[in-house]
Amino acid sequence: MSQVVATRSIQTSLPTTRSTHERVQKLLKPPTFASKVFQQKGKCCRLVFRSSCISARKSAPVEVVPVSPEDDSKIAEQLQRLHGVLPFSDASNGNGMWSKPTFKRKTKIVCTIGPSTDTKEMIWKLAEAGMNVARLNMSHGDHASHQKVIDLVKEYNAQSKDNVIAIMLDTKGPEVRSGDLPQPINLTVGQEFTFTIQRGVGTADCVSVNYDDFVNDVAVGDMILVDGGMMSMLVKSKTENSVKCEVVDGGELKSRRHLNVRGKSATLPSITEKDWDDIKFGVDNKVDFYAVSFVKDAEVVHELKNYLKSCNADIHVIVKIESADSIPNLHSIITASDGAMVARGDLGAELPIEEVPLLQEEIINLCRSMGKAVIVATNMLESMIVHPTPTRAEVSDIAIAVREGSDGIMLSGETAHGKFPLKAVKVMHTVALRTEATIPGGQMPPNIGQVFKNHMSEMFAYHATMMSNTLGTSTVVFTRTGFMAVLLSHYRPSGTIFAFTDEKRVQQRLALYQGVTPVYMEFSDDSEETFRRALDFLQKQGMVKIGEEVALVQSGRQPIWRFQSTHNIQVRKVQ
Ligand SMILES: Nc1ncnc2c1ncn2[C@@H]1O[C@H](COP(=O)(O)OP(=O)(O)OP(=O)(O)O)[C@@H](O)[C@H]1O
Ligand SMILES: CC(=O)C(=O)O
Repeated sequence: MSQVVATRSIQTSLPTTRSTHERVQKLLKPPTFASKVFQQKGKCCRLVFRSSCISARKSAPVEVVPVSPEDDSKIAEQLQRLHGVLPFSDASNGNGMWSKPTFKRKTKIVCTIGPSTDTKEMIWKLAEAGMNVARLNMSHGDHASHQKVIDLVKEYNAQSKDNVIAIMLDTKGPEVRSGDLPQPINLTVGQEFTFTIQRGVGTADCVSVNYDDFVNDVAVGDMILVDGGMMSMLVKSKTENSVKCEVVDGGELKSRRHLNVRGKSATLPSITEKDWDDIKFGVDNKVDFYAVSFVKDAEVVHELKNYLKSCNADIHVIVKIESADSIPNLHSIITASDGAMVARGDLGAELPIEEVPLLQEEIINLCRSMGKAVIVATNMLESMIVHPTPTRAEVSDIAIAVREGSDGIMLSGETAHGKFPLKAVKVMHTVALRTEATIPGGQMPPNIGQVFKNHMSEMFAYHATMMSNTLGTSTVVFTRTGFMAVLLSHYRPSGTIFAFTDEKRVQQRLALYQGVTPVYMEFSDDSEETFRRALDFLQKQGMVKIGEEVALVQSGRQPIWRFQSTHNIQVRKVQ
């Protein structure tokens, strides 16, 4: 009889952390960037089980009993299901409506909603094509247009039985932008061009900047990147009101373009007055997440969290890592937040572009070691804004983010103002699904679980994952706060995590987490009756089959049908 041996082996540090920071330090000005190396102590434990129900009481030593997997064929079947990924049906119906994905993708898709997608028809189609989170970019549109989208997403959620879309409000932040121009200007290499803090200037060789301290923040020798690096200019001289530059990379300058200074962040607060107004709008509309732009330190996250607490608002905070100043503070910023977004657009403008993939990997590793959500954003299918098929490099980019273990991958212009928003979601879905099918099950990152060590729920999440991976089952969890579902997600089990919750807000929020299928269900006092209804629901939706086994976990912060001190994992057969 074979035994299941559960081994946890935790490595000591994040391998890329030190080298990336050192490189960034060398390459950037000012040289005061302090790098933090996240040293973590090694830990290893080994447990052997026997029996298909593991229980532990906090007061008593954990019962350690050997177990044997009953049926190897189930593993083979599960593997077949995981690997036998069919390409997403290419057949759109006559109306261009994509049929629903048949396989459960684990990596979640975030779609920016804009002029191409802000109608009821398009929100429905995006949702059915695979959107998991709708992002509202507060740099564009007004409250009325965003309100319309929020209402549509809520309407979709209210009528959908088996799908839910989370809402993410992305703050504008302290963006520095050039002013309005009567018409686009062509900038040629070597020409002189001036930025002025005087308002309303827009000529062939001078344009306004929307930020009064611009002149103080830049120095002679700095490189100014325009429109995310589409053009660049070297600062040659300054006056009290203006910055004179030489064009290094030319192009067409349009109205209100982003300006970044290589290696420097603007000395503006991360949350501006406009942002506070937008944040209040998010509170009033009960959005699920804020994506906070240009976070530079943990202070601003604490400030926002305190504000949300004072409003009794249950909204999670995703920090956007895009400013040069955030890099030395990555650890404390992510610790203070609920997750991070690798905002590669501005990140690649403030830092040397070759640092972006290294930082992406580092931020994903860091988030995963801390049990935080992580999203990779920007340019993922950029060419699909105008073309119906992606470049091979874009497809590889999605695959890399999936392999690195990102919870979410994001579409920006592709869905906001692109010509092929549904096709972009379809491509993202298919590539993510295909890539996931090649990721071997049971592989946990070596540093996972550091923040939760000695926590009973963490131990149960770990062992539930080991058990479901060994038996090839899905995991079923009942959660009121979402905590246990998030914990399970961070162990990345091979099977789906079906998270049943009696809180609509929790169901919506869980839509972002890797591998989690959130289901809203009222809980009754009778646990057995609730379990039966849950398994019935899954079976009716075709998510599990009769005779299939599932791992059922009862643990977490808020006990449901159990004593505070009792946690357990069971294996149940769907009847
Ligand atoms: N709510 C909206 N209303 C109108 N246009 C939008 C909206 N959201 C996004 N867009 C358009 O889609 C583009 C891409 O969206 P994204 O969220 O990437 O904006 P961004 O990163 O702020 O880009 P940019 O620097 O061009 O403003 C925007 O530049 C804008 O033209
Ligand atoms: C998403 C975003 O803001 C960026 O990539 O800069």
